[in-house]
Amino acid sequence: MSGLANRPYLKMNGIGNEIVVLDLTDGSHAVTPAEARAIAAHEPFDQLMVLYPPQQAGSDAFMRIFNGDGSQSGACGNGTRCVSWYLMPVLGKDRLMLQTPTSLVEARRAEADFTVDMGPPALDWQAIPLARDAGDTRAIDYAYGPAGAPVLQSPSVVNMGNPHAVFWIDRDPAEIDLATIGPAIEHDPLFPERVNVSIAQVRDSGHIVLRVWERGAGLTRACGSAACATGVAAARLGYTGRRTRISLPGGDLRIEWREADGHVLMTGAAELEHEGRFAASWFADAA
Ligand SMILES: N[C@H](CCC[C@H](N)C(=O)O)C(=O)O
Repeated sequence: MSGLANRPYLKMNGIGNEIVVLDLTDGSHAVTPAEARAIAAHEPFDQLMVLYPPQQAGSDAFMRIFNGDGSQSGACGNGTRCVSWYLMPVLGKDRLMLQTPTSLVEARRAEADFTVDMGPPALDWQAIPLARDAGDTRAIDYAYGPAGAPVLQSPSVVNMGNPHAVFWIDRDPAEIDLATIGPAIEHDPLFPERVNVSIAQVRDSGHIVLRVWERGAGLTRACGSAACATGVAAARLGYTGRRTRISLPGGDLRIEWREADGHVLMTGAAELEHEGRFAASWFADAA
């Protein structure tokens, strides 16, 4: 029987990004990709945030982030706010240091919301990563669609702990068939670790409308790291300043690309939907 049987979990969302939070800080079990997929089949999520005992002095927990397909991500902004909502009262803190396999993330309470320090973006093509040098990462040499009549082209690329491509259009992102186009671009060989695909429209110098196809999760109502990548790319292109409001289908995030240290700060809500317990039967095939 899986060590996850009968475990309590929280079903939450970060402005519509569907998140499951699982506290394994007692160190009794390590989630496998097959178990993550089994949970997704019964309690659908975009990301599963698993908390383990801290491994490093000064950190409050070690955290792994699974997508619905069982793959892992180095970052999840919306999920980190959900983890903060849960863990801050448990530990009696208003500030957390959360260690992931690739970084140390700071989260703070911001009145009713939470602010996550997503760290500095990586902007070199090797760090995105891309398969080849495709030119200036503010607008790479890439097009999707028939030759001579591209549907989308010249995305900005940014790594926020995970890879992002942001396509700029001058109409409502809802008009793009992202359910078809998203997976095609996600799996394009230019992106050897696949990619999260964003469609962005600049409304004014402080406001962007965004839709996201997430690597390993599909169409989602919000993606925090994509909002961060978009805010960075917009500032690099001079479309906005370093502070931007980003409207996703599930709600708004406030993004600041801090001048002082180059870190990206993301502020927004986290909401509990319900609590549950995993049934043993969910994991029958996931041993
Ligand atoms: N929803 C998340 C990001 C998920 C990233 C994942 N799709 C990947 O890069 O594999 C967020 O709020 O930042």
